[in-house]
Amino acid sequence: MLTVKGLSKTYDAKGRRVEAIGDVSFDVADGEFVCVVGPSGCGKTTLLRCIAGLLPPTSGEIVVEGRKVDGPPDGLAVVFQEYGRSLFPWLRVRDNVDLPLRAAGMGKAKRRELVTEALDAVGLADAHAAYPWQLSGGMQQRVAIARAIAYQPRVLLMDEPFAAVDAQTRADLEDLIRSVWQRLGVTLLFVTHDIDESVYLGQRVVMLSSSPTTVAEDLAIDLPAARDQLATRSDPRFTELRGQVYAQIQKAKQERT
Ligand SMILES: Nc1ncnc2c1ncn2[C@@H]1O[C@H](COP(=O)(O)OP(=O)(O)OP(=O)(O)O)[C@@H](O)[C@H]1O
Repeated sequence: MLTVKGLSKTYDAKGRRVEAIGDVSFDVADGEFVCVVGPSGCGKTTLLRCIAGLLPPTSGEIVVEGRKVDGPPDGLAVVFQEYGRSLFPWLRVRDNVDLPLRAAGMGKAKRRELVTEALDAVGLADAHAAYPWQLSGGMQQRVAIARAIAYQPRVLLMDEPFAAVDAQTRADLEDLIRSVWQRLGVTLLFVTHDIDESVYLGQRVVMLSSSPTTVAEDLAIDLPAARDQLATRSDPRFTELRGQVYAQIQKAKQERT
C-alpha cells in the first residue's frame, strides 16, 4: 500500500516562493495501477519526487508498505521521462540494466538472469551489447523500463515516461507496461499529462487541480482488464471516461486563470 497523506510542498528558492502542492491525499492499493493527471505545472513531478524520497515534503507524509518515506524506499523504482539523461552513454545496454542490481550487492549469476529476463520482457534481447546512443528514443526508454523491472520493484513510479516518443512507439510502450504490470503484480503510479493515456492504462485516475494542488477527483476506470489499442479506445465507455477527465482538467485550468 502506498499512502499520500496531507502532502504539501512549497519551494523556496532565492526569494521565489512556489506553493507547488497544497494538500494532496490518496492511497494506492498493492498491485493497483493508478494514473495521475493534471494541468501543466500542477506539481505532478514534485509529487512523484516526494513519493520516491528524493524531495522532502513541507508537511504531510508518505507511507510506502508501512514505512514512512524519509529517503528512497526499498523496493521502489522510478522511470523518468528523460531516458536520454537517465542512461549512462558509456555503458552497454546490459550494464545499464545491471547497475542497480550491482549496487544492491546481488550475486553475478542472479544479476545475469534478471538482466536477461528484463531485456527479454521489453523486446531488447538482441540489443544487450549496444550503447544507448545507438538506439532509438523508444528503445532507450525500453532500456530504462528494463532497468526498473530487473530490480524487481514492488512499487514502480513513472513520470511521463512516454512523452518524448512518437505515437506508434507510445502505443507499443503503453501495452508493454500493462503487460509488465500484470506479470509482475507491481504497484504502479503513472504520471501523465495525456488524458487518453491515463484512461487507457489505469484502473483509477487521480486528477489534480492547479497549484496549490489538491485532488480534484479520483475516478475508477471500469473498463475491461484486457485493454486493446483499437477496441478499448473505440469503446463508448472509454469516450465517456475521457470526457469526464477532460472536463475536470479544463475546470482546473479555468480556476487558475
Ligand atoms: N526546484 C524547484 N524550485 C522552485 N520551483 C519549482 C522547482 N521544481 C518545480 N517548481 C515549481 O513547482 C510547480 C510544480 O512543478 P512540477 O514540475 O512538479 O509540475 P508538473 O505538473 O510536473 O509540470 P509539467 O506538467 O509541466 O511537467 C511549478 O510552478 C514549478 O515551477
